[in-house]
Amino acid sequence: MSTFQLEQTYSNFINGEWVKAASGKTDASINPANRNEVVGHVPASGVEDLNQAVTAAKAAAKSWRKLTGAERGDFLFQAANVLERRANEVAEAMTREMGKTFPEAKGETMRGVAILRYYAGEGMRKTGDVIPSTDSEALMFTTRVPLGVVGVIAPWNFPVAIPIWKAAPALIYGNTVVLKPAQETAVTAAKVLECFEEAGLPAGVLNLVCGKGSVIGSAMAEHPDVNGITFTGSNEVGKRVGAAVLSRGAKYQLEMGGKNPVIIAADADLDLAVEGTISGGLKSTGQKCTATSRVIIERIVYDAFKEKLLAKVEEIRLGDGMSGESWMGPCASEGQLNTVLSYIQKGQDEGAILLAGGNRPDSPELAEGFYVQPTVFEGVESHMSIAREEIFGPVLALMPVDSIEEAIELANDSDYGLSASIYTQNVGSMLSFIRDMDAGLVRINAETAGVELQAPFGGMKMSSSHSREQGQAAIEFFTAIKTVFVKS
Ligand SMILES: NC(=O)C1=CN([C@@H]2O[C@H](COP(=O)(O)OP(=O)(O)OC[C@H]3O[C@@H](n4cnc5c(N)ncnc54)[C@H](O)[C@@H]3O)[C@@H](O)[C@H]2O)C=CC1
Ligand SMILES: O=C(O)CCC(=O)C(=O)O
Repeated sequence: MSTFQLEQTYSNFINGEWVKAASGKTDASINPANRNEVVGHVPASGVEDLNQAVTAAKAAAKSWRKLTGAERGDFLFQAANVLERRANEVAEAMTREMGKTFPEAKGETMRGVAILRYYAGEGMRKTGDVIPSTDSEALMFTTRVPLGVVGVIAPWNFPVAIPIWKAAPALIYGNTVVLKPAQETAVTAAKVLECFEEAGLPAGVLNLVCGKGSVIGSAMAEHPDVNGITFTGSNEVGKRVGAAVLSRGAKYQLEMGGKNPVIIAADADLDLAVEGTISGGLKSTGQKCTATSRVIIERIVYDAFKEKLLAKVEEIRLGDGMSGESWMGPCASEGQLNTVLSYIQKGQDEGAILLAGGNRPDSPELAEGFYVQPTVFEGVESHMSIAREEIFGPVLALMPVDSIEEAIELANDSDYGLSASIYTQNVGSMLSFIRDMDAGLVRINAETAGVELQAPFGGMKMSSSHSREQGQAAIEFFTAIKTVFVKS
């Protein structure tokens, strides 16, 4: 049973207290499935609010870093238990704020629980190596120290998992955190922070400041007391954040877009491939950086695959994510809907052929939501905008090829390199794909989306700053190595 209540007013969480923005201003967070529903009112903070949060985080860092990893881990275990208990409420907040279906939101919330437990355990694992010294009387080893205050700039598409997969490793390795969520999903972020509060996290260790990215996000990137920034979002903003942080000598980590291909080989299990293409491309309304957008098919099975795909797309039920009947919810915002519609128009203008969807649905009960039909194009060429730019919507581009070599070459013809899949039963094709595909995540007979929390995640080319998040890879960003030489 969910206890989520609409139209509450939320605050920032600074130094262990819920406080309004200094200006007193709020923004309404609205439901993309029904623009008339106000999910909650969230602070429209200013730089003054951010400064207070950074000051609190800096002060808390002194004692937080002195705790043992096991002691810090205990707080994360507690937060996981609270989040698990409140999972329905948090998931409902997510569905109402950004539109993904409730089962997906619940799954993401439980992933948040698992991430917290994973990193809680990290507090007990090794943080260094003993390295033989050339001096026989010395001991040389490495240890790791936290960066200090970490700024988390999070997007709206995974409003629980992404803030947690950034904040949890930051905290376990001894950093304190200021989280700036996407304003579209600030209610969900406040719910997550309530779980940490209930877990008894010491004041100032994790702070929440809600507001515009151009105000809070950019001030965070420039703040002299923020020692590291971890960002997920658009390429354009990511590059700006990276440049600002670099210019003051702090550390940054950027996870940005994708233009992820799936290759359907002539020997693929076509039913499995269709299932993976639909799930990878259209779940969450295509709003994942790992979403499938280019579908590269060996010509010999092109028609058979297309027919099966279109039949399945036809069956997709659009609707409010809180209704058990819906498979696909709305776009997360009106801006996102307009972006998707403009790409669909561009696709047609540039000569691609629309096979399915392409419009807003015409049923009256969806008229107040930001819905768009699942859309499939064919006749897509690699130079077209819909083959090159991240759409972040439920749009698939079908592209035929004559061989696996050509498929991999086409798949690599992209500025991005986040995730890529191949459906094949041929071991040689699998090995060529693993070796030659320029992507941080390569998946065989599995969809492009869906990352595992215990494995490194990040992209090549323009998809990331070449660092990796999640799993044990997270320690590389959230700590600095110290080499210690001891001689009596
Ligand atoms: N890689 C991913 O998972 C995501 C990719 N995107 C891509 O970005 C496009 C636009 O979505 P947006 O929500 O507008 O993404 P965005 O990049 O503007 O927002 C991501 C985060 O950055 C913050 N931000 C915005 N401007 C900032 C600035 N100047 N300095 C620092 N932080 C700032 C936002 O408030 C949010 O917290 C989408 O259509 C999609 O292509 C969006 C969200 C997630
Ligand atoms: O595919 C996933 O589970 C993660 C996707 C992701 O990290 C993103 O969209 O930002």
